[in-house]
Amino acid sequence: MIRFEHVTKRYPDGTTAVEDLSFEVAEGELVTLVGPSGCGKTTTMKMVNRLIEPTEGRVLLDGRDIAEADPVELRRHIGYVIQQVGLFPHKTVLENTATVPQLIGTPKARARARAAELLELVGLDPAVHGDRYPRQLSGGQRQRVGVARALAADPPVLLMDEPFGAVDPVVRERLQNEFLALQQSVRKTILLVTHDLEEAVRLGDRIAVYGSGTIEQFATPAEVLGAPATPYVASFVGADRGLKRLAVTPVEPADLEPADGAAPAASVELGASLRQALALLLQEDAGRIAVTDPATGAVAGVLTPQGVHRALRRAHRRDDA
Ligand SMILES: Nc1ncnc2c1ncn2[C@@H]1O[C@H](COP(=O)(O)OP(=O)(O)OP(=O)(O)O)[C@@H](O)[C@H]1O
Repeated sequence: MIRFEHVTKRYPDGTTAVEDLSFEVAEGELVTLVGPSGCGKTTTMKMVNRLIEPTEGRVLLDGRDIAEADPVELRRHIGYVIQQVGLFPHKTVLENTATVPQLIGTPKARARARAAELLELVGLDPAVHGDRYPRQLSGGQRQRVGVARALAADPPVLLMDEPFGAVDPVVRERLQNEFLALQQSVRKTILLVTHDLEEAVRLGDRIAVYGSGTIEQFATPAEVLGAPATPYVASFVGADRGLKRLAVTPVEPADLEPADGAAPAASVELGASLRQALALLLQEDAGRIAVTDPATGAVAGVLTPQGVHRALRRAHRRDDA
């Protein structure tokens, strides 16, 4: 759905922000862009809604080169959430949320009704918070309004730049989890920028790990954590507790798929660490290993990289409880 083809951005002062980027975000997929400050994440994202134009290469949306799209029309299809939220200070929460639908001609009453629904969806009570002004909200509440406002025009694509950045870690994890649950139901195509590997792993279906202006690895969280593609990625993930979490999270029945037919020969036991399971999984060309029940020795099911991903998300959620 979003496709970068050999995209380079050089700023007029000669800074090359990104170089020869090629990757694709599938419809309904959430891709996180992660990397240190200044590596080109924001530049990448802003090239999707044409706040920044590439110097070379092209960006396609649904197969069409966005350079040929009218920027205003383009942005109607692309929600944008930024860290400083950018709510209008003189408008109430409800008015802020209804802004875009009203701009595109939705009658006021309908726009407000939809805004109220969206506020509920992001966990704010419209009766309590709807008539407040942004300054009367906490940082976390403001970020929820930012997400609700971006969803209000029902754009198929969302760009999110550090959307949960401005709140403390506890609130942040709660917002992330609520957002994941929301994404399960709305299935937007999302590019989300973060400098936090933890957040990238938790939210991303796939992660683009940035070095300096290039993507060092574009893969699922389990692959990035379990099989870093370059020494740079290894040191980036190594410094994080994500890997340690793999080591302390056991394989559980809920992570498995049924073993129809012959189970793979390679196996671990239920309760083995995800790290151990992933190490074995990565050696198996078939991309699946058997998991046995230590009590009976019987095959309990089959573990795939998706199962590891699910287990990681479960572990994150459990840590929040
Ligand atoms: N308008 C500009 N003119 C010149 N250089 C720029 C401009 N905007 C960004 N850059 C440079 O391009 C590089 C990439 O910047 P970008 O904002 O994309 O990084 P980022 O990964 O999003 O960083 P952060 O996490 O700090 O926001 C940086 O070296 C930055 O200094």
